[in-house]
Amino acid sequence: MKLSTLLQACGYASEDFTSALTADLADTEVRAVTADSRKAGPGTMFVGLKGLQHDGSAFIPAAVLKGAAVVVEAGAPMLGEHSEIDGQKRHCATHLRLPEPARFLARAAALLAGKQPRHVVAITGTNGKSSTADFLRQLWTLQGKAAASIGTLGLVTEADIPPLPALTTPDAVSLADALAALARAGVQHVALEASSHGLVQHRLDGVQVTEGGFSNLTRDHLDYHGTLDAYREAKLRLFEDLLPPGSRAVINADMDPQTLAALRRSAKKRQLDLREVGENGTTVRILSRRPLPQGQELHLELEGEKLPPIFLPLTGAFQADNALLAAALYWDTPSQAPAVLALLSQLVGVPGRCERIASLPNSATAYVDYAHTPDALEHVLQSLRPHVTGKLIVVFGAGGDRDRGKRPLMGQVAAHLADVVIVTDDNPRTEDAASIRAEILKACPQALEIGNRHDALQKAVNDLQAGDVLLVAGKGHEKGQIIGTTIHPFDDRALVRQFMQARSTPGPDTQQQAQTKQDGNEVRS
Ligand SMILES: CC(=O)N[C@H]1[C@@H](OP(=O)(O)OP(=O)(O)OC[C@H]2O[C@@H](n3ccc(=O)[nH]c3=O)[C@H](O)[C@@H]2O)O[C@H](CO)[C@@H](O)[C@@H]1O[C@H](C)C(=O)N[C@@H](C)C(=O)N[C@H](CCC(=O)O)C(=O)O
Ligand SMILES: Nc1ncnc2c1ncn2[C@@H]1O[C@H](COP(=O)(O)OP(=O)(O)OP(=O)(O)O)[C@@H](O)[C@H]1O
Ligand SMILES: N[C@H](CCC[C@H](N)C(=O)O)C(=O)O
Ligand SMILES: [Mg+2]
Repeated sequence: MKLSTLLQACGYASEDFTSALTADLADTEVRAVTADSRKAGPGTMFVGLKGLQHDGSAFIPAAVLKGAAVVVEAGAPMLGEHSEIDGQKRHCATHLRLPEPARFLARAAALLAGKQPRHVVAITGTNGKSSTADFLRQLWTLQGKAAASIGTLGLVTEADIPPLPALTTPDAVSLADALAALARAGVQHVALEASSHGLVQHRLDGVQVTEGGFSNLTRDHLDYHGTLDAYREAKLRLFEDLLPPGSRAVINADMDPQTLAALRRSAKKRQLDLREVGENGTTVRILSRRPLPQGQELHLELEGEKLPPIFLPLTGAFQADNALLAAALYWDTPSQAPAVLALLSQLVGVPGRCERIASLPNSATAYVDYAHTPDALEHVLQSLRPHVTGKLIVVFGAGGDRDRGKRPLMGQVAAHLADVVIVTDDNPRTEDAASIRAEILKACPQALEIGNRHDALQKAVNDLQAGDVLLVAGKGHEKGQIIGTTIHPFDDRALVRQFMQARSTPGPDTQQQAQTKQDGNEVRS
């Protein structure tokens, strides 16, 4: 594709550039785009982006030496040439400056990758994105539609598509390639998780988002965004910039008033078809929820009309919120809504989201959940309380190189809502694990501290009494413990299952198995 075609499609005209778009430069042929100089080569357009560690424009010479056809960086609009000498050889590339290179990268990547699926539903919010995306994918699949979800759990689809990098919202190029591959494979329904990092870094700016969901906004990622207002602004980009006018937007009406008001304002300004769900919902109102051993019964009103009770086979009020968000994103017209809501009884749980792992013969039960924010921990502890006749025990930690302010707040929540608190490690990354624990423990000084997560889980399971409920929070589906920059194999779900089994069938073999430590813990001891 010619550079001029990419520029035009991204809304630039030749008058935007200080030097006129000369025919030669504008004719430069671009076959692929990348933000990583290491992937640059003949026919590629390298876009230098400002990151936390590097300013990508510093790699322009490297990209030119590798044969890049076009190099792009931030600046007042300019089109010219850039050359580098390598020994005897002179390498030349078309040099472009634009005010928002990340946006250009995303749009160019989408154009080069090809057609996207007809429905790409983006979901944002602090908690509940992965769950909602998964539920929506399940609903489509139940109705016989080829579907996919993209997010923290990776690319989930029955189509044969290569996996994506381990981010909640993949980088713009990987995302464009994955969406085009899905469309080519006949998948026309995709639910996509929009993280605040992804939104603010324009990773989604090339996606033709057709519908959008917003679950809630509470504290997270302030290490990156600085303030809650900046974090909110990042998330609001979905409604403000990415959703086309007139498109369907679904929100949970029980969220904090400031974000709710901002979303309603955006929806009005952009003429979005706004649907609100939740206890204060106007589209779907939750009248009451009755926790049951295998899930919950929901009493709902659809646009003011009472519906027959619906059984949701999932534990936790927040799971009903996510399921309703997904359902209201699904239907086109209200007449389809009752049938879609009836499908909720067929949903299966998302791995590591309030997932019941096992029960002991004495009825004590263990759950694994991905709560890694104060609000998530509060919701999941409240959700489990009705299932407790003994004690509610929580084992959790907090991730290193992430928002430090979350730590005492999570400690406070645990101290307030659990009967027994065990503070352990959760992906310390490059931070000192003991210092992270100390920051949590300040707010819950009665807690037991067991840094080694394997030992913490084993102790928690071994102490379970009749009627107790154990919640292991923070890592959910994760399969590793990140210590330094190394990912050591570690799996809360597998370990808890193993320890619970050992307690159910005590014998020499199973007990010995339970003692076997996983790699991630051996290095921590
Ligand atoms: C904070 C953050 O968003 N970091 C992402 C960011 O890295 P960075 O800002 O450190 O980039 P950098 O290293 O400074 O490099 C700047 C630019 O120079 C380029 N470069 C660099 C070196 C080189 O030799 N040549 C070169 O061209 C890089 O490709 C990059 O484009 O850009 C990288 C390239 O796309 C990402 O891999 C990286 O994600 C890291 C791994 C990460 O941990 N991100 C997390 C925090 C994240 O994005 N999480 C969100 C939200 C999670 C949630 O809410 O659930 C997510 O969507 O996953
Ligand atoms: N609607 C909700 N309200 C409050 N807490 C929730 C909600 N949905 C999920 N949670 C909590 O957040 C955890 C993570 O859920 P989920 O993975 O769906 O969220 P996410 O937004 O994708 O998270 P991440 O930012 O890590 O990608 C759950 O295990 C639960 O503890
Ligand atoms: N998407 C979140 C996941 C956190 C999971 C938790 N286990 C941790 O490592 O803090 C983040 O990257 O902040
Ligand atoms: Mg997620």
